[in-house]
This record gives sequence, C-alpha cells and structure tokens, in this order.
Amino acid sequence: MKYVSTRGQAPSLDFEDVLLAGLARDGGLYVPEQWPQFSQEAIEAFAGMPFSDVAVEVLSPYVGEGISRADLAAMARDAYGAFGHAAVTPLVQIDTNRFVLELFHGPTLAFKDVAMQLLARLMDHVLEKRDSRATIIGATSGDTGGAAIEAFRGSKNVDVFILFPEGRVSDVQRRMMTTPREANVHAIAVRGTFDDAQALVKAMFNHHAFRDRVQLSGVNSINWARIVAQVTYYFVAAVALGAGRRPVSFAVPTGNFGDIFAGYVAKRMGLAIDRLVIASNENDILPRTLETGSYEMRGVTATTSPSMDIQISSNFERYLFEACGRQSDVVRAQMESLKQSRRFDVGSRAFETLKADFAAARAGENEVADTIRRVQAESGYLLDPHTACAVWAADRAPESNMGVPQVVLSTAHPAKFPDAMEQITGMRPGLPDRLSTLLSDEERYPVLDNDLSQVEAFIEQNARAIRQGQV
Ligand SMILES: Cc1ncc(COP(=O)(O)O)c(C=O)c1O
Ligand SMILES: N[C@@H](CCOP(=O)(O)O)C(=O)O
Repeated sequence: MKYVSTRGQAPSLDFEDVLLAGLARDGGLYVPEQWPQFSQEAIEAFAGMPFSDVAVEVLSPYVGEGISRADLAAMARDAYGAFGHAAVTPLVQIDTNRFVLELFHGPTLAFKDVAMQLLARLMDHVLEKRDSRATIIGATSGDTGGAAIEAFRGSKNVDVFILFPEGRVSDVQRRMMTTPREANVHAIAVRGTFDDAQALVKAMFNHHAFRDRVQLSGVNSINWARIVAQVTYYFVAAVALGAGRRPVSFAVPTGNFGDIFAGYVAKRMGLAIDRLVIASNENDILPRTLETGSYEMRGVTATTSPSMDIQISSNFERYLFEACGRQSDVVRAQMESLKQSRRFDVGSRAFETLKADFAAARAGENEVADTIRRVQAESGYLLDPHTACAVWAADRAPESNMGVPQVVLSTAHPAKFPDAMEQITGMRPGLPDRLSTLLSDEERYPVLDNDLSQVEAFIEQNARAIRQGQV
C-alpha cells in the first residue's frame, strides 16, 4: 500500500515511512492510495474474535509487506493484553437502543491508549529493524500526551516531547505527563491553547532543517497509523451489534477529527454505518461548518471537556481531500486560506458530501452537566464530560430513532476529570489503585512561551539521542 499527501507535493511513501514521517513534507497528511474493502461475510466473521485479531485483520491491508503478519499479531496481542478489560473496548447498554463503547480501559484511562499502545510497538519495531532513532513530538489537549508518554517511557529508540496548553488540562491529565521519571520523556507547558501547541508541532515538521537534524516523528493523529489503529473498535462494536445484518450508528466526541475520521474509514472499507454524528462542546467549529459550508475559526473557550477545546481539527483536511474528489490543489488553497484569514469555504461538492456523511450537534456546558445527571439518574451509568457531549449529540441527530443501534464512543474515564465531575454530580470519582500515588508524585516540566525557536532549543538540548550524536 502506498500513501499520498493531501497537499499533493510530497513523495508517496509506504507504511513504514508514513509511520515514521508523521506529517508529510509539504505540510499535508498522508492517506492511503485506495481504501481496502471487506465483504459483508468477512466483516461478519469478526464476530467473537479477540480484539487483537480484529486489529490484525483491519491493519494488514494498510501495513503491507514490510511488517510480517506474525510480527503484527504479536505486537497487537502485547498491546492489548494489558488492558483492564478482557474485551479491550466493551459495550455497555444504557438504554433501549443506546450503547456506550468504553474506550478507556488502557493505562491512561482514555481512548488514545488503544492506538498509542500499538503505535509505540510498531515504531520501536521499525526503528530497531533500521537501527535508527527518532525524536517524537506531540501536542495534547490532555489525553494524547499522557498516552504517548506512557507508551514510550523508557524506550531506547525514541525521545518524546509533548506540548500541552498551560492551565488548560485537568490535574490528572497533567500529572500523567509530568510525573514519569524516565529520561526519554518530557512534558512541556506552552503559554497558549492546544491550537497554538499543535501549530508549533506542525511548524517543527515544516522546518525541514530541524526536522532532519532531530529525526522528527509524530504521534498525534496526523500520523496515519494512529487513525488506522482506531478503526478496529468501530468494526468490533458494530459486529457485536449485528453488523452485516443491520447498520449501526456512532456518535463521537470530536476535537481533532481523528476518532470520527477512523469511523469514516471503517465505512469506506465496507462497514454499514447509518449515521456518524460529530459531537462537539462549545468549541463548535465543526457543527457550524456542517450548517454553513464555511469553516471559520473563533477563540477557544475552556470547558469541562478540555480535550475537545480545539478549533483546528487537523484530520478534517483528510476528509476534505476525500470529499472534493482528491484534488490536492483545492485542499492546499483551503489550508492557505485558513492560515491567512482563519477561514475557508468547504466548496459546494464537498459540502453536499459532508452533509450526507455526517450529522453534528454542539453541547453547551449546561447541557453536558444535565446529560451526566440525567443518564446517571436513569441508568446508574456515569459519563465523563466528553462522552456526555456525544450522548447529547446522539439524541439530537436527525434519524437517530430509526431503530438502528446507536453506539456512543466513551473516550475517557470520569476519574480523569474529578473537579468537573464533583461540580456536576457532587461526587469525586476515584482513580484505580494502580494510580494511587499520581496526585502526590513529584512533577517536572518547563513552561515555555508560544515561540518556535524557544521550543526547538529546549528539544535540541534535551533529546538524549541528539546529545549523544546518534541522530
Ligand atoms: C477524551 C477525549 N474525547 C474526545 C477527543 C476528540 O478526539 P479527536 O481529536 O480524535 O476528534 C479527545 C482528544 O482528541 C479526547 O481526549
Ligand atoms: N484531544 C487530543 C488532542 C490531540 O489529538 P490527536 O488525536 O491528534 O493526538 C488530546 O487529548 O491530546
């Protein structure tokens, strides 16, 4: 399988190079040249398979020859073996036709672990094979950072630097990044928003001299491997609810558009998905785009679902590329317009496709709180604020009551947001015993300005690989 850039000006790469590249050299995002197809029989045959076996089936056509099926299977078994639930991503029924897909049974209690645990093993495997090293940078609004630091801590092949917006993540999220003691992992607070941090990451990728000097790699969902590893749970959930015989709908708490794009990929591969519902919090750029056909940035509002406090949804670029018929010059112009004027028009053809592929709704802060309290009162189930946005959106999506099973992706455990949960429910959800010292462990992190040269200098000074002259 070859991968092409959404901006059409970077070389096509195979899976291993895409895995290490992160962002394409023209600033675009890699997508596969074609979408592999599964027949309905092949999809139905996933029923009853262990999660890791479905992951191998889903990833194999994307990975190609470079990594053997046996190695991929061993990495998937290892990645998912340590999850806190035997099903890895269990479904819990909370209403007649409503199911919560719990994606938070990994080490850092958020859906990011599902992809990151496998991604770390894939990267290590490829770097080991090439006798090479990488410097990984990432931006986080709270969860990607902890998942990346957990997955790569102690790795001898990589140094990890995660930028998070100062004061805009929960204490639990911050401490998951700042308390690990391994010398190869670093959390950096940036004076700014997640969008600023993500812009710094992209700027480092686009600064080719720096990129080559430190052998930059990325673990945000700009990295294709992150997306494809998230596709697995759409198949697993849909098959458990009868996929093949009937369609299933999904409501997805959305920020960087990665998780919902993974659902779109599952659909392109043959999974019968009735509705993909984009759920946003007050930072509602995507629902507004679905209404108007115009993507327009506003300031970011801090909410009780901080991981979704995002205006620039990186993976929307992948979707635009598909929706406009893979015209990279159109995407390039849209991204240029976003940079210059903080807006772009989706275009009439892509707008029609967008409205056909997705529904969208925005949950305000009161609606998030009401949803958490209502679902708890009605079913006893405790939603975290991100998942609550998705329940709210699922209730409002057109055609959400057709008798089609509705799966709400639960992207984080409520214990990651104890202050918000206490404020909303009066109860403080506790962390699992294995994290009992998290809130008292010593933290280490610098606070840097939103300034490219300052951040690059910190990375160059602190990457072991660079200091030791190994890259
Ligand atoms: C808990 C949680 N929910 C939802 C999201 C949104 O996911 P995505 O960025 O893939 O749209 C994030 C972060 O991305 C998150 O951490
Ligand atoms: N919500 C995310 C933001 C980054 O998203 P990613 O999926 O592109 O890594 C976070 O928690 O960091």
